[in-house]
Amino acid sequence: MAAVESVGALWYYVLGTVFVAAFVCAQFLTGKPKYAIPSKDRKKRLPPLMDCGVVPGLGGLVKFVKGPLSVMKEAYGKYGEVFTVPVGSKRMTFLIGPWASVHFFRGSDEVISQKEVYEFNVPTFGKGVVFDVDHRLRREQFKFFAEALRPAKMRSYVNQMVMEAELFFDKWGETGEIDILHELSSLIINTASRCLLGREVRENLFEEVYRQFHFLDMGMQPISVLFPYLPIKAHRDRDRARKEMSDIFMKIIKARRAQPADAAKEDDVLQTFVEARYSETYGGREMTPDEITGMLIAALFAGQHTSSITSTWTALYLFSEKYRHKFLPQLLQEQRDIIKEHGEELNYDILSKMDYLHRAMKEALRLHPPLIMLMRYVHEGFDAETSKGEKIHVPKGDIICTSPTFAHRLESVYSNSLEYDPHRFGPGREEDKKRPFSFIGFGGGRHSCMGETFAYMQVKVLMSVLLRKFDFELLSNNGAIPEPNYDAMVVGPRQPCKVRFTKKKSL
Ligand code: HEM
Repeated sequence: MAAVESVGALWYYVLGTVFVAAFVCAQFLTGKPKYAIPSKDRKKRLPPLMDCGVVPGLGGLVKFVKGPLSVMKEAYGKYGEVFTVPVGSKRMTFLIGPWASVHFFRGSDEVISQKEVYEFNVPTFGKGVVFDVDHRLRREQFKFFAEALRPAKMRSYVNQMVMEAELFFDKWGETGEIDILHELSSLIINTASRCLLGREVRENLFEEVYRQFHFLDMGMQPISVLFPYLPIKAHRDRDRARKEMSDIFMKIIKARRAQPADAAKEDDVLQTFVEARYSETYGGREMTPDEITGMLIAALFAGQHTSSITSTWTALYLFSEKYRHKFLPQLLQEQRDIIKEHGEELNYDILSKMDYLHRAMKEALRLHPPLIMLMRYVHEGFDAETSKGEKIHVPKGDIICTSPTFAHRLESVYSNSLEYDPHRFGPGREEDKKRPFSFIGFGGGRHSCMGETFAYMQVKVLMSVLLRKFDFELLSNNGAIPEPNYDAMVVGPRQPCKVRFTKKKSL
């Protein structure tokens, strides 16, 4: 698996600092020379424009390149929940917190869309899927995602996750030192391959697919955001890998489709795509093998780095010097109680009862969402409403942004917001429930994450197997939590994340 620092292609994977810097440079280089606010929008109360010096577009660009989080911090302090940063010839309007971001999450694709800000992913996902199609076709394709990831299917995925986790940790031995981010990334690519790409890939073609996936990953460089088709080696390797992937899946899909109707079917995301049919608007046809390949690549990227990072942060907090004494005993007790009731087995229903582990993961995701900024392009102006009830008009042509990282640290929403405290989601407190869109680690509303249950299950499987089998101690930084690596496209902990494990005698 490629290092997290070099990841690439899922649409929202590119929302870290590197991407934002590249994206705003693109806007600077390619935009028209004036902030083009339509005249009907100009008459309304517009968001305050951040003071970025005598050449605002350039000033905004410089601020962004230093890091979007510092821009947000400065502007939020001065202007509040809604503000615009001039970047080159474009306006980036921020909607911060659960009040202002309502429209971001609820607005229709026709009014605010992802396509314009994420379409440079087309060479990686391929033609004819996701950002290379109009909204209607995309909606049909996303119904196939929803079908593949619905809870009923999750039961069999969870069994496969458990099998992979047992196999993986059995190889660890009695004691040792590992980089936990590296190890969990490897395990997650194994489980994701099995559940998403299918048995044929996991059992026979894993090395080959993994190699091609690596080239796709490396094919998304910051320059790719500006010029996705620039003739550089990384892009040539990416294009070759995309074709290889298509050839590999063409054969698998053909074989699966050639099976007799009464043959036993595989239980994986690939099979859902193989059987899916578009509506009559598109002739009721099957997906082509190339479309299926694109959808699988998107799903693989969606689950891989986000889940590896979230499981790593969860482990780091629980094994850290500061928090292990406070929270680990309760988590271990939860495992003992579950074992007392259900034995050693792990399945979907049993994992669903691990409320405390669930909150421990959710709290890690609150403090460290791997996707630090989400964006849309505004096709029709709309009013955003602040917590004070002020209406501020966001004009057509703006790029709107919201930030899980920033919103999750607002004291107005989460008490003592910088502290790791899984109990904040527990009965009696439920700080995330007081207002919709307070917790946006999985996005929210219209385009909220379709893999949320999958991700919780995946992280809970590996954490419960780990907790049952081993004791841990965080070694890096003298046992303190590492800093986030904001240079990465998907923001995870800065490595090394060295941990010592020792096999348990008993739980
Ligand atoms: C901890 C792990 C994960 C995190 C933090 C996460 C986060 C997110 C976020 C923030 C979005 C919204 C993006 C936006 O609004 O622009 C999203 C969308 C999405 N995620 Fe995830 N994700 C995770 C795991 C997964 C997994 C495992 C899958 C699939 C197997 C998946 C599939 C998707 C899909 C298909 C969408 C697009 C939904 C749409 O546009 O309608 N994600 N995810």
